[in-house]
Amino acid sequence: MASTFIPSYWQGAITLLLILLTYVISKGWHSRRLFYKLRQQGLPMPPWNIFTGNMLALLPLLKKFPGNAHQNYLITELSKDFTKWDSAFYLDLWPFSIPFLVINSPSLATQATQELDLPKPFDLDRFFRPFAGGTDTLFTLNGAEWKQTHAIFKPGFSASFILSQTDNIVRETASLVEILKDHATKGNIFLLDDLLGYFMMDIIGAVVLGSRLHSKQQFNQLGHAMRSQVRWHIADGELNIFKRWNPARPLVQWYNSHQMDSYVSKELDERFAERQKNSDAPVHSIIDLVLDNYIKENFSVRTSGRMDPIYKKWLSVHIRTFLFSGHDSTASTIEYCYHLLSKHPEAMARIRAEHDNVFGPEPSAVGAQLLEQPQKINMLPYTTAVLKETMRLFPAASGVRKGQPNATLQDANGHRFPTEGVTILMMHTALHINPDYWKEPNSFIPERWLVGPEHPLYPVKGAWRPFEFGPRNCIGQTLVMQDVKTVLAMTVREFDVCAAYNEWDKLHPRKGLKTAWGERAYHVFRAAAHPADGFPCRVIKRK
Ligand code: HEM
Repeated sequence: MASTFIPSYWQGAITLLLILLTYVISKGWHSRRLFYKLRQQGLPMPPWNIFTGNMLALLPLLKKFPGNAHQNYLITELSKDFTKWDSAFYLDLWPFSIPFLVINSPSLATQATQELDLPKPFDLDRFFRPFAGGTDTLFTLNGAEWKQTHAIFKPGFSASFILSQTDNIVRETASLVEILKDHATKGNIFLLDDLLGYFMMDIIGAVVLGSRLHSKQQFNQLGHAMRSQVRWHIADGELNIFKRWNPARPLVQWYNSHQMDSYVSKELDERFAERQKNSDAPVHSIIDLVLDNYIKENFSVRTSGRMDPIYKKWLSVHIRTFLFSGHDSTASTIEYCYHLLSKHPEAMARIRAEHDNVFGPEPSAVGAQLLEQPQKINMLPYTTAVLKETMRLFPAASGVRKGQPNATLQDANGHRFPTEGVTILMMHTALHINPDYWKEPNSFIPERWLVGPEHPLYPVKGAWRPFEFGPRNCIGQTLVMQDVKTVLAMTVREFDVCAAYNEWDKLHPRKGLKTAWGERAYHVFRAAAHPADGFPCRVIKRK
């Protein structure tokens, strides 16, 4: 027989390949069959055919944006063809992506996240795994397991606990100020995205793990590995096949993951030993809170003095999830706050005036005042409005839910959208500038957050959802608000932070389009959405 001449390892490889091929073909068949049926029902989708799904609809759009622009731009452009369907449409990009129902309206998003409270899709695990080092993160769990896990960490993100973290946030921001001063003295161009990525790692490392990383000043194993993981991450729908199937990626991600695990493990052992010794000692971080409960509730732990290794692995996955989600999107948000303020001098003047009023004329005194009266951070309505308007125009994330057999969404015109077999994508980029729900949708107007319901600019309920709503909304949103407001309060009167794309482009010439919707600091995929090219900038010290 022929097979007797084929070595057994080749037989194994061929079998594996056949299994893989069968899996891919069956996935593709399911996706195309589903979309065929949806199209038969007259449901909205871009031009579709059995071979390429909706992919050909992307081709003319690809020419309108820079090659590395975030896919959110393409999806937002597509949604404009479906206004009579409340901007909702189905999207079949297999084999590059899972089947989607894209929704861009407050009412449909409210149904998915609040009224029906649909579960999270398991495909999300693929996104979080390189950061978390395991599956079943708070982002992806469902049902009782999610509820239990959420309850364990929720107290660590309460408004009062986050306010008690003021010292960590102020201390790290004070050292950021020193670095910015240094850049101002040198007058150099630098990548703000890198600096703020490490800066936010330092904050989240202190708040979550009680660990001082100093990663923005020097090499730190955890900060370095996490930032490298972000750089190597690819979008689920990445169309560039060389990037998508780069054979080096799994190796780098494995190495980074190992580096993070060993660092977190050492820190957990130290925190555990501290809390074992004295559980009445002041609580400094979220991990202190969690370990105190763990020790209190487990008699065997108290008597053995050891942390169960299974528990430790579980905890490490959650810590790493927070370290990732707690630094990446917030860094991007701060960059866009600086950018939009520098493009809108009237808003810059107003935010500075607010800081003068609340903290007095000396910017360097803000940190000390916040340490003395942390609640002063909640006395900044204009700063909050700037932050909300920034997150409207440049939302760092989006929301997803798993469609269900009996879950149908319905728009105000009575159109019904079955959700079985699709992932529902709440596309914040599109929803936040949907002209059906926003006046002057593309303009930066912080004042819209300060007017009453009778004013035409007053935001429609549920149209602003950068943190999503419902039980699965962002657990870290209070921390985000405090982080960003503190950074703005301690820096905007000290410095002008100005994009330096013109100079950057001369130093790094490249062909092709360089703006999206007229913006050079357009969104690119870098785990969360970040400004293109790492936001090259100059910092000028104000007199
Ligand atoms: C500007 C910064 C941030 C943005 C824009 C953001 C956005 C979001 C969004 C949209 C969701 C919901 C996703 C969905 O419904 O599918 C979410 C969930 C979540 N966020 Fe954030 N986030 C930010 C910062 C943070 C921070 C600082 C932390 C923690 C340290 C954090 C931890 C989480 C977690 C754990 C979840 C999952 C919650 C659950 O399902 O129970 N995020 N975030």
